[in-house]
Amino acid sequence: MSDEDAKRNAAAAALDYVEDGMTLGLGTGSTAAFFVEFLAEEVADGLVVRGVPTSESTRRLAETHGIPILPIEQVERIDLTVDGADEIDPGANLIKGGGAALLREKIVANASDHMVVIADASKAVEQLGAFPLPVEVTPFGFTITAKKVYDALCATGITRPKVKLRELPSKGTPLVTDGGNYILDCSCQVIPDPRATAVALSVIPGVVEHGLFLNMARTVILGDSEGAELLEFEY
Ligand SMILES: O=C[C@H](O)[C@H](O)[C@H](O)COP(=O)(O)O
Repeated sequence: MSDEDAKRNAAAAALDYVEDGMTLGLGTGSTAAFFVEFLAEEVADGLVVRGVPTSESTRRLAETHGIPILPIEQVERIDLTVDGADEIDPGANLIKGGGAALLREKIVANASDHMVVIADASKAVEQLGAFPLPVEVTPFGFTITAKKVYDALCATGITRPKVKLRELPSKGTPLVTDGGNYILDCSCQVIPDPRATAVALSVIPGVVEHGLFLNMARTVILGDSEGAELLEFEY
């Protein structure tokens, strides 16, 4: 089995949650891209939906595939968001932002009645933290913010974290997000208290958003070679 098959199976299963007339949050990343492609096939067959993309790359992908797009400023509520994740714990808490789209992803997910997370089964972990936690920060003062982020991680029980500015591959310049910000990737190994870490990061001036998505996903779909496992959560 390839990871691609597992991602495809998870993405295909998410189509069951889509209904005619829905406003849909469209996630970012390779798994979400499969969902956009499957959705486009349904749209070509007559399904009527409007997509709210979580990144410029997803907006371009959706437009290329003929999915009608709505700017988020024209949307009051979103029925359903389907998005990927970098890690998923047994309580459906997530690390997101591997593709640098965490800010728009969180705004869209938070405006949605229902968030469905799609991933290959390898993204399921017992405890969050092996995947470096992305933290989006303003370019202004980012070295000071990085030190405050380090302190916040230590203060919430993370042992010897490493905080690193994300750079463009092979260019040595900072990656700039769709919102014009930088990303600090925080290697934690284990995040013992994700809620405490989320709160501690949120109050730092210069932190725009962090990649901990807690109590947001109501459905998790884990794909594998056979198909997909559906997990439902209530908060
Ligand atoms: O910023 C990117 C997103 O949070 C992605 O949804 C996440 O990184 C998962 O991406 P992929 O499906 O490519 O593993």
